[in-house]
Amino acid sequence: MLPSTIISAVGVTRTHGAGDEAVHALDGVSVDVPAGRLTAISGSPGAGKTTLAHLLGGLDRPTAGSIEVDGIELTALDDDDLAALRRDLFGYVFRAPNLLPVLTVDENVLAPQWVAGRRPGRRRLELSIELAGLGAHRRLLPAQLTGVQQQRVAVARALLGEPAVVFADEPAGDLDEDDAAELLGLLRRVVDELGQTVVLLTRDARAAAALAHRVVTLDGGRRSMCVAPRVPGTRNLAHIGARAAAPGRRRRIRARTPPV
Ligand SMILES: Nc1ncnc2c1ncn2[C@@H]1O[C@H](COP(=O)(O)OP(=O)(O)OP(=O)(O)O)[C@@H](O)[C@H]1O
Repeated sequence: MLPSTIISAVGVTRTHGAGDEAVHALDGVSVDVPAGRLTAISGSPGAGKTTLAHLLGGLDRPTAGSIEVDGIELTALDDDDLAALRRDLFGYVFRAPNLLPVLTVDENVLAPQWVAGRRPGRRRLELSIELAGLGAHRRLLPAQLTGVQQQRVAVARALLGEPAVVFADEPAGDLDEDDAAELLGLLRRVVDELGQTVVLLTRDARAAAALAHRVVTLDGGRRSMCVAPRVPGTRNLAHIGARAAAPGRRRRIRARTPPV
């Protein structure tokens, strides 16, 4: 069965400034994000990846075009409703984990929910912590964790609110190759095991092709192509992530590539 579309963007443009000074960060881009799949937005620096993700994720508004999320037209919402939609429907993982240094791993994962006045169920907390491979680190402070462990906390934190979509903006940008593979593999497992929709922004076209069900490539603010991967010779990053996040259990989780 084909997946449903959770985000549909049509003719989205984002222009900064006006007249001779105008910068067209995005120029008439249309894209569908299938539910329960990993969609990668790839492209070289300045291609418009962050701009597109900010628009799809309700962090910015388009100059023109339409963006529908789960049947809701984002451009029709006022600022309060857009903020509520962001809180209810989206989770974010950025390049920097942005953890609070005085809080433990568990507390960092829970903090945004507390701030929003929510009390997440214990099962969801256990699931998020376990999937991110943090079971042995729950009482540690961020300074006691490695860089990739800190990013895994950021993933668990994004998952806890059961978002419709997780946006991951260059989440492995500050990690070395092995740690990056581990983190990206975790994002793929989040999709395979939870049915979570993930939108990954990356400059790394090979990683995007190896991991994603769908790759949206941007160039100069426009779509340049859309491919259904698998690129021969690329490593199975999802498997690497599974092994690293769950030492001892060695669950063999293969990246599946269902049609989109
Ligand atoms: N607030 C802004 N004002 C002016 N120009 C902007 C602004 N934000 C982005 N741009 C420009 O829009 C273009 C796309 O930027 P964007 O950050 O979306 O690209 P990117 O693909 O995410 O790049 P990177 O991989 O370096 O993060 C770039 O030329 C950038 O300089």
